[in-house]
Amino acid sequence: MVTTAKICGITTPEALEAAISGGADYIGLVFYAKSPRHLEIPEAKRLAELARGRAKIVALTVDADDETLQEIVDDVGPDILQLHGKETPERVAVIKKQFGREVIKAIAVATAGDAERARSYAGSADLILFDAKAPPGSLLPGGNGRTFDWHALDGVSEALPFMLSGGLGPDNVADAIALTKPVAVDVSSGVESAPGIKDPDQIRRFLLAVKTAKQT
Ligand SMILES: O=C(O)c1ccccc1N[C@@H]1O[C@H](COP(=O)(O)O)[C@@H](O)[C@H]1O
Repeated sequence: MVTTAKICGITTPEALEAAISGGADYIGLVFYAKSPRHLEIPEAKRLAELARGRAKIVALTVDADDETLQEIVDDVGPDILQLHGKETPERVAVIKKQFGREVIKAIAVATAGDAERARSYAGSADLILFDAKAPPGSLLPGGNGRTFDWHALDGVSEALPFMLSGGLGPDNVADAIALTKPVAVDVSSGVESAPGIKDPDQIRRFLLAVKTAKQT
């Protein structure tokens, strides 16, 4: 099975072109003011226009209210909403219906029990994204470049297709794919030279590693 790839936290046309020409299936635009990758609507709109029809556009939000989501949907036109906060299964279902977009729901994982929690989103989210838990005191619920014990996902891929993230990069993504068998992988910090600064060369290396990885 081929694993698809998302490059998250794109903030410049150069990073966007590196992602798309390298074969990214999804590009992520972050709408979370505490993130070094946060975009205001006008710049997000410009990047989305460059990406439209070439890769799926994912808008990442964290416990966003309806007004914020409506503005993003109307002005940026994402294909997918990524919900990276504490959204309940009920809230995910409402967002999916109200905004008419596919929804990716992030679940923070440290143990197999955390992964089990994802089952409650099976009827509302289109895809589950497993990410590492944020370190204590972190400003961000994701995008921290932290891995988790991938064995927490043992057996999960057979029951639930998922996207994997958390501390992935060009040098560990093939191992992560072989062990966990995700349908997709997602990276932000692992292809940056500094927080919020994407490195086109690392983006290309990451995507090549994904495309040549084997799910054993
Ligand atoms: O990227 C961000 O700034 C971000 C902010 C708030 C929530 C999630 C965020 N990114 C997502 O976090 C994971 C893991 O990122 P990393 O590769 O470990 O840095 C990924 O799914 C990003 O989409």
